[in-house]
Amino acid sequence: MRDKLAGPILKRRGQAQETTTTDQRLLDSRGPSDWVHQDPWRVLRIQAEFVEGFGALAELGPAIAVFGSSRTQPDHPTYEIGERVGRALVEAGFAVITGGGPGTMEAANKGASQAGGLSVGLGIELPFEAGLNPWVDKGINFRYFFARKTMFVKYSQGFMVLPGGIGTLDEMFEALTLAQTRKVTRFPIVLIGVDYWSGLLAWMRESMLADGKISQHDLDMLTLTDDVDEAVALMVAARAGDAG
Ligand SMILES: C/C(=C\CNc1ncnc2c1ncn2[C@@H]1O[C@H](COP(=O)(O)O)[C@@H](O)[C@H]1O)CO
Repeated sequence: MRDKLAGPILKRRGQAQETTTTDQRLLDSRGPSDWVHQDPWRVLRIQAEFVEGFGALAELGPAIAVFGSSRTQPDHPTYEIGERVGRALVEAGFAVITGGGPGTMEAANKGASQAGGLSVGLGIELPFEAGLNPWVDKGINFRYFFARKTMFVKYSQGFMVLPGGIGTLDEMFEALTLAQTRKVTRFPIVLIGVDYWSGLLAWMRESMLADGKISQHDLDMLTLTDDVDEAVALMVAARAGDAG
């Protein structure tokens, strides 16, 4: 039985069906073009997203990611808190990275930009596209959530989480998972909004912790506060720890 090798992929028995070589298929312009929509080709687009993201963000310097609801309206009190968070982070020497969308993301970008800092938006292609908010000074638009998520973690030294919905919870729990499994170290995660987050934290304590699904140490990775200055001070302390 002959082994069929397609690059690193070995095909035997019923799997070995190719009768042409890779070179032939590359040079033959008469072939079908539906391959551009297939998964192996997608990998190149995924790879390109990582390359573009790494290239655009490599020189960013210290940065904090700010998450929160895309639905927070400018007249909501949380919007003003988002602006204060963006401004305070810049004053402490950080760039601000958000999802680049509306609501809390826009608020944090606005605060950062108006304070003269670097205001970054990592947008995501969505069916109901809203585009990057006008306060993003450096923006990247991603097709793939997982590539975008890698950029948040790789280029920020901590996460600030304002009140939000499913997207915000996804981002917060991803950060917690990475910290719990020590894929990231010295990575402060601060929840801003005591009233908003207390119910979730109580459930985590009373159900997850009580039932042995998490440890006290896991819970301790989260800091809850209403105080923007305290939240920023935690980020500064973590950065000082990193330097030491
Ligand atoms: C819903 C609307 C626009 C959505 N646009 C978004 N643009 C960029 N990033 C987004 C968007 N929506 C969600 N995200 C990410 O999730 C978090 C917010 O999700 P939530 O469910 O609103 O809490 C946020 O941090 C983003 O990273 C039109 O209003």
